[in-house]
Amino acid sequence: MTPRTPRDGDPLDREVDEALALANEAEPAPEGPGYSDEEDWADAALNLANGRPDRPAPERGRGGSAGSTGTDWAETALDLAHERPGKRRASREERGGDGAGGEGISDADVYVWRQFLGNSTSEGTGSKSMRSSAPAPQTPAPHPKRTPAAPTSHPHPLMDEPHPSPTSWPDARAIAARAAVKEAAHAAPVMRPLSEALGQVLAAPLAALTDLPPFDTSAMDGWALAGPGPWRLPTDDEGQDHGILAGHGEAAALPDGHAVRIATGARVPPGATAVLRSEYGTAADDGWLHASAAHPVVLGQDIRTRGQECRSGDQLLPAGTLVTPAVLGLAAAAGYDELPTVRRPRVEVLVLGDELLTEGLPHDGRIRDALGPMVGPWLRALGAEVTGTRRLADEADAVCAAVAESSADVVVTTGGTAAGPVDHVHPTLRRLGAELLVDGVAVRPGHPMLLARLAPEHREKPEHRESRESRENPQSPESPEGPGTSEKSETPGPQTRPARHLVGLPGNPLAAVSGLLTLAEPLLRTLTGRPAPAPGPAPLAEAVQGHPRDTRLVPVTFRQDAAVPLRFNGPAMLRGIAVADGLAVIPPGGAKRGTEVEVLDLPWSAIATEQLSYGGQARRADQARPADQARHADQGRPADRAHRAPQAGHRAPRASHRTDKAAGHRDGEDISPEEGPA
Ligand SMILES: Nc1nc2c(c(=O)[nH]1)N[C@H]1C(S)=C(S)[C@@H](COP(=O)(O)OP(=O)(O)OC[C@H]3O[C@@H](n4cnc5c(N)ncnc54)[C@H](O)[C@@H]3O)O[C@H]1N2
Ligand code: MOO
Repeated sequence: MTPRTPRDGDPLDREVDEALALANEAEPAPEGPGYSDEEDWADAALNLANGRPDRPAPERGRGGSAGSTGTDWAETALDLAHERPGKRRASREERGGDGAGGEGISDADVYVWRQFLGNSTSEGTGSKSMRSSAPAPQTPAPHPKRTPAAPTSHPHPLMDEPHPSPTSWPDARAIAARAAVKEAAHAAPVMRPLSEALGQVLAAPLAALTDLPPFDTSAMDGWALAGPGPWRLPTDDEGQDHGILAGHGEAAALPDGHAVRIATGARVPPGATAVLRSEYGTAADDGWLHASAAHPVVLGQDIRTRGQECRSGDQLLPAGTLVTPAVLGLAAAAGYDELPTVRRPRVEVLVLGDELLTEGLPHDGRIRDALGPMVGPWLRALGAEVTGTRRLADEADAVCAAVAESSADVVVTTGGTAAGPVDHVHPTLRRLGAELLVDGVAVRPGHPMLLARLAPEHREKPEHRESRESRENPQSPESPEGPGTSEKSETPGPQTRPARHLVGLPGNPLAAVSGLLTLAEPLLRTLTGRPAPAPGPAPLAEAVQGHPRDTRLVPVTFRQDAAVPLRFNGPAMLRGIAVADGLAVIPPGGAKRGTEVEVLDLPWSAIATEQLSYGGQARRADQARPADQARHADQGRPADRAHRAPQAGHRAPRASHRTDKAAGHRDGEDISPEEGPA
């Protein structure tokens, strides 16, 4: 995060005020007695609204460093990668192809990736396999209107109480960041022409293919000079001085005491010792050039010497750099026609919930689906190629089949993570024999969020498949391949297929946002090869009530240097986050006014880049799923949300996808003295 500069009374502050007014317009829900998950937001919100100081937060250590666990390893790995950039080969992109597997990947590639992504494949604390879960009590009675979760001997502990041993928020992020290291290491880079590389991430360091400038170049229109003046000017038979223009081969050597007209960008002829700007010299009729007395000629002036910016082979940018317009320009200047980019992970979104409407106003107990239009674009902003958003009925078999059959690298579900009668995510994972890496996180909102690994062989267990298929189609003989059959011809077999992951986002909309930032962001960061964002602490403008045990993520906007907590931060509310600049990480126990807390960036600046490159990867993804595109035309393109970027209180994009470790900078190279004020 870049530092926020105080700008008292500036228009930005008025925008912040407007954002706060917008977010705080209505009265919040009445305060409930005692502490509860639903009350914690309302309590802080009421205090804010009424100008009351929050209840004093218990003293505690600096919890603002929470989450750094998840970033340190990546930064260390990045350092390593910088120190030893490997030579990489990259396979050409096969459009529409899965691209999975290790095609064209060398040991050096794997080395670089390992160094970049970190060597550890440990799952960290809190990792456990569902297959080894202890037997648990009976499932509850089915919901009268919806299909109950499949009977199982392993009901989730949430049935009786909140998850007994949720993973801590920093651990959850660290586990998510490490979860797909192997998959990222084996994904072959995709070569993209410069015209299609915007918004992608460099899969290898960008090394200069040429010296820059490639030859000694005139920085000004004027004369190339050899030695001290006055200088003899050449003329042809008609008395014309044609001079040297840009874009031509090497000119004849300039003899001492001679000058020749030269244009900006032209090759300086051998023997030239300086360039004299046209406004600083006078060419007399007698064929002699004189420098003005006010501008004595200095050796080498206004010549950009070869290699001033870089030598061929110099590393200009590290792997993991987001390809911006400036990166495209630099790459072109340095001799690139195409760039090795990280293959975008393919993500499918499954929206669960019979109560959800895709259009119109809420009615008859049904509400609008807020996550279908939000999650896909959010994931795109995190670098994913979203292959589609499907809405599923609350039916155990439908959910299980959709997860089992998805060919995406990452399946993101919304809703159904808890242990209600129609919450099918846990039962589905059990049926598929998935390995739960994170099962509940000590964070509010969003504590039922989960992350699971679906290994290629983790297809629906035969006994479940058999009973489901006989229910679905009693006449048909059982397919030996199970639900994966239809895609088998298009995708590599289990031996070559990388593991898939599933992120289960809770259904409450702000809880889902919490899951996106806690689990999806680090997972996709690894899969997209992006460096971890630099931690961005900011002091709190107000005290924020804490949860007694869990981390809280609270939408904030920035006023000058401080993070101002926004109201309407309840688990089911999006009103706060819609005007927020980030999510403040409030440690258990709360934080006093002025406490420095970590603020998680929202990926809108990446959306702006994505918008510029729209028509590339994302559009192809939609074309690959025309049915989904037609059915879910309301999903919202990144472009739609990008228009919201300059919203109230929104500061200039912070350095989420940049690294301060950009290589190649040498002291004194940022401005050429000869190119000072002209
Ligand atoms: N006995 C317990 N019940 C619940 C607990 C608990 O600890 N013990 N945790 C609560 C918390 S916290 C959350 S968050 C939710 C998570 O539940 P699910 O992930 O199973 O989500 P649903 O039950 O399907 O939905 C919850 C809520 O969100 C609404 N919803 C769902 N999807 C959408 C959508 N796409 N757009 C808008 N709103 C959506 C849904 O209608 C529900 O109101 O569990 C609590 N229960
Ligand atoms: O209420 Mo739930 O904390 O996860 O949103």
